[in-house]
Amino acid sequence: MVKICCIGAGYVGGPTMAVIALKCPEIEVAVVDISAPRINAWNSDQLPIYEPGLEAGKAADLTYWESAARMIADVSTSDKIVVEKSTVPVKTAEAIEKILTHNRKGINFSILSNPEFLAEGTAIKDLFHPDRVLIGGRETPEGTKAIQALKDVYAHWVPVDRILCTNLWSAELSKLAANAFLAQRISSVNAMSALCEATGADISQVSHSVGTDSRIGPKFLNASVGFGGSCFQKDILNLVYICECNGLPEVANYWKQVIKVNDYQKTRFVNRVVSSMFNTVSGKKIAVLGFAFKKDTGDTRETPAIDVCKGLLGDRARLSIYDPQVTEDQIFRDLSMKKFDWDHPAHLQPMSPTSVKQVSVTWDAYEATKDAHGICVLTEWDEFKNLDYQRIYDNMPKPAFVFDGRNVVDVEKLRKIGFIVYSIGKPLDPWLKDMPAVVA
Ligand SMILES: NC(=O)c1ccc[n+]([C@@H]2O[C@H](COP(=O)([O-])OP(=O)(O)OC[C@H]3O[C@@H](n4cnc5c(N)ncnc54)[C@H](O)[C@@H]3O)[C@@H](O)[C@H]2O)c1
Ligand SMILES: O=c1ccn([C@@H]2O[C@H](COP(=O)(O)OP(=O)(O)O[C@H]3O[C@H](CO)[C@@H](O)[C@H](O)[C@H]3O)[C@@H](O)[C@H]2O)c(=O)[nH]1
Repeated sequence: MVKICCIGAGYVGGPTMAVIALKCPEIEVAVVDISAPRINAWNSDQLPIYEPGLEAGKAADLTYWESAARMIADVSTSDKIVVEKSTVPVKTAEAIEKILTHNRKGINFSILSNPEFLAEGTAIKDLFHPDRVLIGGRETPEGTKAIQALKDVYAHWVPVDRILCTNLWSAELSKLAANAFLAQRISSVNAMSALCEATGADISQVSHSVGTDSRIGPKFLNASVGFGGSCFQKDILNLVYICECNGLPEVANYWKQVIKVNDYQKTRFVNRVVSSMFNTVSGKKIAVLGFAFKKDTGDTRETPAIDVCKGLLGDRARLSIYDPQVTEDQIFRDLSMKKFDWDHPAHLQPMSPTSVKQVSVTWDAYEATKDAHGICVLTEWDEFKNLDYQRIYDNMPKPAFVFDGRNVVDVEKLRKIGFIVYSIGKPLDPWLKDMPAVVA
């Protein structure tokens, strides 16, 4: 009987194990997590959940993969295949291998790298129909055997030609490379969006024209106020670190630029808002529609909304925020936390209560926009396309502004109603043409 235990049942671990349970009835699966696992939201009946274990709990203050490796070494009583599913720095498998072999008590461990490529909001679909599954292992007889064992699990529902097998380091690096390429595409299109605004070109038309080249392809070319999410920035910084450690500063700087352009895009957006509204938003009510890093998720990790809101609060705006899935508590936590500092973990960072007094959170877009001087659309929720903008306009002081950071509103329709509309990378409203794009 094959048994799989997953350490960590968050956005990835939970759904992955649920899918394995569903597709492979002969495999016994379980999860262990130090906090409340998120699998409850989907198919929880399928899985036994081990309550937070002593081993996991005591190891929680170590970095995740290291604590997991020590726990596995502690509790194992027979040979194991250890699968790295999290995104990790290249050569982590080697470190895990060292921890396991130094503590192994006669047990054999095979390490595999099997990075996950699912995206939030489409996790289940991505798990059922992945573009590819990547399995990296040692090029030894034991490594080959371990790769085959994991391949057999996926082969229950993934066509075998989509299961790619590589060496360990290629698998680890491929995950970082894939995210870096995706993020780089967004930074490229966002850099173009600035140029579009300067020249009168339309970023949607440029993206479409560029994307019809079959060598480039149409996906992931939507201009935005910036990419967010828990993965892109972390993984690029990871890549940058590896480049620096390997004496490749030029390569490191190349990838750093992807993050710099992303930061620039958020700053540029805030500056547009401020400069359009007579060079200050101080005391003005700004409605923020959308706070999650993308639609169909309540996740706010690295959401561009945090930086945009902080930028507006920095100029003393009053914010009224609405997101269909993000809770008030989460928004206050995000806005009162200092920007993540990699050298000082979250629990050591002081909370700043400063400007959150200027923030209110509503559960209704009409409530959020009532009496607002301007509206910022920061997440591409479908419902923002179909709001009654005439009703919204009637309840706002004039001139009424809409700043669309996701290109979701119908610009022409809103201009007809009377709004002054800024939509990222689109030809500028005459009102905005004379305003500086960047405030000194
Ligand atoms: N979120 C995504 O869309 C996504 C997609 C692909 C890959 N990844 C990668 O997968 C990994 C996990 O991401 P996630 O979004 O699922 O994170 P998450 O925070 O949702 O889940 C991680 C879980 O691990 C648990 N945990 C932490 N330390 C533990 C320990 N010592 N013992 C037991 N449980 C422990 C946490 O309580 C948490 O529930 C990351 O490396 C991420 O980069 C994420
Ligand atoms: O054309 C686009 C596409 C995306 N985004 C933004 O980019 C961010 C990330 O989006 P997406 O990649 O869809 O979400 P994630 O859930 O972060 O998924 C990424 O990160 C995961 C974790 O590593 C990987 O597994 C996935 O393959 C990879 O797409 C979000 O803020 C999006 O709004 C854009 O601005 N323009």
